Amino acid sequence: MNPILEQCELRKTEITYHQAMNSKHDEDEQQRRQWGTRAWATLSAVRTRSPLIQCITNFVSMDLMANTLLSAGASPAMLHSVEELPDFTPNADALCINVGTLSPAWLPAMKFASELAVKAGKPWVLDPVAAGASKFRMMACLELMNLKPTVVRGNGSEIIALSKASLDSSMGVDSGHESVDAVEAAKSLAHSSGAIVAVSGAVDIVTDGKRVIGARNGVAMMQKITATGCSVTALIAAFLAVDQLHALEATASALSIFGIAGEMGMDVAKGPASLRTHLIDSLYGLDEAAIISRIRISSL
Ligand SMILES: Nc1ncnc2c1ncn2[C@@H]1O[C@H](COP(=O)(O)OP(=O)(O)O)[C@@H](O)[C@H]1O
Ligand SMILES: Cc1ncsc1CCOP(=O)(O)O
Ligand SMILES: [Mg+2]
Repeated sequence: MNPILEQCELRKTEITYHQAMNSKHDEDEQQRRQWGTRAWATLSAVRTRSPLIQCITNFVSMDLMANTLLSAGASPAMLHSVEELPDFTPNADALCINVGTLSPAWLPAMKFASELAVKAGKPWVLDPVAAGASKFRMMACLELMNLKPTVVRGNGSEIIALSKASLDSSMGVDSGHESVDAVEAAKSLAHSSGAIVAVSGAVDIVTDGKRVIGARNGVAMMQKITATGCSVTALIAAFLAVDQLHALEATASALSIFGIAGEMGMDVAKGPASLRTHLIDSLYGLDEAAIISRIRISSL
């Protein structure tokens, strides 16, 4: 080819490539802003409607979980006595069940409450804390999975253990896996259970078994505060309470909002103890501009 023509062809290819990259960037940016608008709308609905969230949760998490729900605008209630459930659970807007400090005495209440929630058409969320730590805990988590949770949220190790129903008794409540290593396990668990599955970590993964969404907000220091995982699970329940028909989107939004609050808290925190306080303050004060500018959700 004539060298001048060749140069022209090369230049044309270059321009087409840059145009394609620019339009991909514009599309990503548009998608990011749409997620921001959705997350803000859902948080606003929680603030306006103040959904009642019943939590049957571990002793470690009760305080942070209740304060997370309050600062997001929801109304937490830590009720777990079997005698109270028939009156209370059907009237709650969503239920959060967490097996962190599981004992045989509590399991019947967890199962009964989830059955009542399903019967009343209310969403419920399972946090399978340390699912692989013991046979008793794994059996309990599998039984609860059979009771149709709307969402299950765990860390990488928990979701991998649960999806294979396999024990790893060297693991406690902290994850030994990256969340991205649990994508296939999460998809398989979503397929087999019909639940939306969320895996928290540096990237929060949310899947219905087909779509996989990644939410990249948050800071690593959040792992150094006990019960942040438990608390974000409860926040997911609050988001589901006001947007039950879009469980995948509500779950990704709750994870991002909590992550953004962590990022903003980290701007002023000196370590885990002060981050705990500043995270709650930031969640309480979050506004639309901060969400739109900081949200990092995309398809994987
Ligand atoms: N490396 C990380 N970078 C950013 N955020 C993180 C990181 N690890 C965990 N988080 C966030 O911390 C919170 C708790 O998640 P995680 O520690 O995975 O749960 P769990 O406490 O159940 O193990 C979530 O909001 C998650 O997004
Ligand atoms: C330390 C501990 N032990 C039993 S439950 C619990 C809290 C776990 O919280 P998270 O899963 O959010 O880290
Ligand atoms: Mg946990």
